Amino acid sequence: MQSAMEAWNEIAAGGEQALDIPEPCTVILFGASGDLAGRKLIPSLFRLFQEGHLPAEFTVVGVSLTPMGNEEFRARMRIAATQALGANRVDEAAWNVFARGLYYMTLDVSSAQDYARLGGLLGQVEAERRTRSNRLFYLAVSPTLFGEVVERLGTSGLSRPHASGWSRIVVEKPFGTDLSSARRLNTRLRRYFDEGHIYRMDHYLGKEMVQNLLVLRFANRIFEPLWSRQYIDHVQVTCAEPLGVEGRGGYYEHAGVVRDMIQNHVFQVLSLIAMEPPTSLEPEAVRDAKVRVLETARPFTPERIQAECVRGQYGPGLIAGTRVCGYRQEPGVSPTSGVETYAMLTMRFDNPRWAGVPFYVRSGKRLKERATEVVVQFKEGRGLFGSEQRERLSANQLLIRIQPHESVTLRVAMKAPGRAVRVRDMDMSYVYSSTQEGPPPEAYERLLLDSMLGVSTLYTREDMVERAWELVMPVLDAWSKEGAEPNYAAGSWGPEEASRLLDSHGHTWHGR
Ligand SMILES: NC(=O)C1=CN([C@@H]2O[C@H](COP(=O)(O)OP(=O)(O)OC[C@H]3O[C@@H](n4cnc5c(N)ncnc54)[C@H](OP(=O)(O)O)[C@@H]3O)[C@@H](O)[C@H]2O)C=CC1
Ligand SMILES: O=C1O[C@H](COP(=O)(O)O)[C@@H](O)[C@H](O)[C@H]1O
Repeated sequence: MQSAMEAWNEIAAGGEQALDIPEPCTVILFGASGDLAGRKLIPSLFRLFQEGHLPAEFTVVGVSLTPMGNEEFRARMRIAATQALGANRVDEAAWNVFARGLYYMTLDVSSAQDYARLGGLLGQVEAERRTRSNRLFYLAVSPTLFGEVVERLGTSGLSRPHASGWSRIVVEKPFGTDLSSARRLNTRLRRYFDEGHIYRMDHYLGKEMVQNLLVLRFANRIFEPLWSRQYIDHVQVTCAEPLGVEGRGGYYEHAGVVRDMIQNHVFQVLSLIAMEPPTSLEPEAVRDAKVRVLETARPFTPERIQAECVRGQYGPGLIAGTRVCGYRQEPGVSPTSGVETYAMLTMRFDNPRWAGVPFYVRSGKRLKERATEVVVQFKEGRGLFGSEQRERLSANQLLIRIQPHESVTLRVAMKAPGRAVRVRDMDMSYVYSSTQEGPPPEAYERLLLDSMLGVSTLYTREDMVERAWELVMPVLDAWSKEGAEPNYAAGSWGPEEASRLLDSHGHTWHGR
């Protein structure tokens, strides 16, 4: 099996050709008829299979409430994969071989008998496919059902590794709905699975540019000496989506943007930007460094929430010229809903590296553009060049564009060509799409493969999840007392208040 170190060395070397093939295994996919399974999981598994990263015996047993047989499941997954990947990326012959390994069983997560039947089916399928009993349980059901599934896997004995294999579990996000539910879920998981076999999914960690943050920071000598309060003025982390809740109103009404995006995806990116150098690239060392920096994050008090955080909810507006409804008019959403679809938090780290440096993080639905990015804004230079020589000159900036159009751009001052000495900004960019590698792989491909290989670096550890909840709980509590009102139009950059807040610190949101 590939070691974590080798996996990371490959990332640093930019090569994927040496990725290992996992042992034959069965993925037991809870929520097989759901959105995530059809849009991301099955297409990613198929791509891995088609590209030779999975063994021929690879098997999926899909389970969910909808009654259907294997053939219907295979047909549905074929449609889903074609929609997700495009017909030209689904090779007919490869699909037919892959589809032979797709099975389906109707299962109600709360029925003990159904787990007994699942055990029977697994034994049968493993014999038929001649696989060993390597089992990866993947929880792609509503987060409110995670605890129940774990408990039933445990009490039915399915969580116990079989003599001839391993037993692992992948838990989708959000991991719990608050700190106490996350703790309860962790306790339950640990009761039935070893920590080393628990994979807490945060698909942002599988994004190419998020992985690249480690390389950018620690494989380049030039950044580390500058990466502190001495040279950095502030940092911005943005996860903006033009999408609305896309038929997931029922889920979103209980989640809101802080649970859906900030507590997990945004904090993962933030911790990679702000952490101290890990002692090594081993999974535990990287995870330690990420948790440690979150431990130094200044807690949110009512005063800080009032002065340094902004929330919002989208009203009707225009997205790319098309009229869209407000959040309260979305299916499954209460017409008086107070759930926030936008949040901006000012994070501060009370440690020697970052004292006094604000980290502005924001995420929202129905914003103007899709943009996930990090802006590291350096301090002003010494001003040797006077205002008469400056032409559009701003401080240095490192822009890390995570998606779309993955790129890294360093803004530097340069002499404008000509006899006079005039100084202006120039951008030096590395644009991913201009390289020969083509578009980066789907995050789920990397992460699914890692879980089958037993590599956990890109999965979230229990203490990270809990620390992230600890940090956002005061915000969630304060905001739950009074509902959010529609205060930004769909297609805008969010509430005006978020821009005013940055203005009041002498800062401006990048690009808008
Ligand atoms: N969709 C997305 O883009 C993302 C989703 N996630 C996470 O993935 C998970 C799944 O999300 P998503 O696919 O959107 O959800 P969906 O609502 O689309 O799917 C839920 C699935 O759970 C099944 N289910 C519901 N109740 C039961 C039950 N009692 N017993 C067995 N199965 C049941 C449903 O079965 P049936 O339909 O047959 O009733 C369905 O297959 C969530 O935790 C979500 O937070 C994470 C990132 C992105
Ligand atoms: O986890 C989630 O992420 C998606 C955004 O993911 P991306 O990979 O498209 O950036 C978000 O739309 C969804 O609400 C959330 O649950």
